[in-house]
Amino acid sequence: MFARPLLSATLRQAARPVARQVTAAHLRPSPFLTASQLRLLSDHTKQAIEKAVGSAPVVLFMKGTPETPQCGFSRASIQILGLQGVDPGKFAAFNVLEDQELRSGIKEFSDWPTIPQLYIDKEFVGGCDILVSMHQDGSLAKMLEEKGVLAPLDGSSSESKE
Ligand SMILES: N[C@@H](CCC(=O)N[C@@H](CS)C(=O)NCC(=O)O)C(=O)O
Ligand code: FES
Repeated sequence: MFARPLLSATLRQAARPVARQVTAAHLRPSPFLTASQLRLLSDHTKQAIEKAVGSAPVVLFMKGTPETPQCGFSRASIQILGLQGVDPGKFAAFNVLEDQELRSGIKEFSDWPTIPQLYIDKEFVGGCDILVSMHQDGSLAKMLEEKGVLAPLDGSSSESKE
């Protein structure tokens, strides 16, 4: 059975704040960099990413939006989360194509070189290949069930109650 797709105004709203914060002008390198400033991931970017990762129990960093993915790997990941029945009210997506700092920063933050990237309860789970594999072997369903992030079977969602 196909669960309700992960399409909602909540997702679009969730994507905006981080996009604004990660693009802050002061992220640009100054000619007088200190040793700590030479880190690729600035404190500001790290904080913005931490905020994004904690913005919902299930967070996907992707190319495009859930409604309009811009890459097959991101599309497949969204489809899997939909098939699994993730509650749209417990899900947030961030479009890395809107923000180059986020696109590069999330790779360093997760120590993972590609997009998409899935987080559940602030823990990095993996990219598309891992999601496909976990979808097929049942471990993703188990994890989502244990985390309590699946939509109720009566078709309601926590989204409408917030
Ligand atoms: N095997 C990867 C597929 C994803 C992938 O290769 N992503 C590439 C192409 S979309 C990527 O993010 N490249 C770096 C970039 O575009 O910033 C996975 O399991 O997620
Ligand atoms: S954008 Fe080309 S493979 Fe993802």
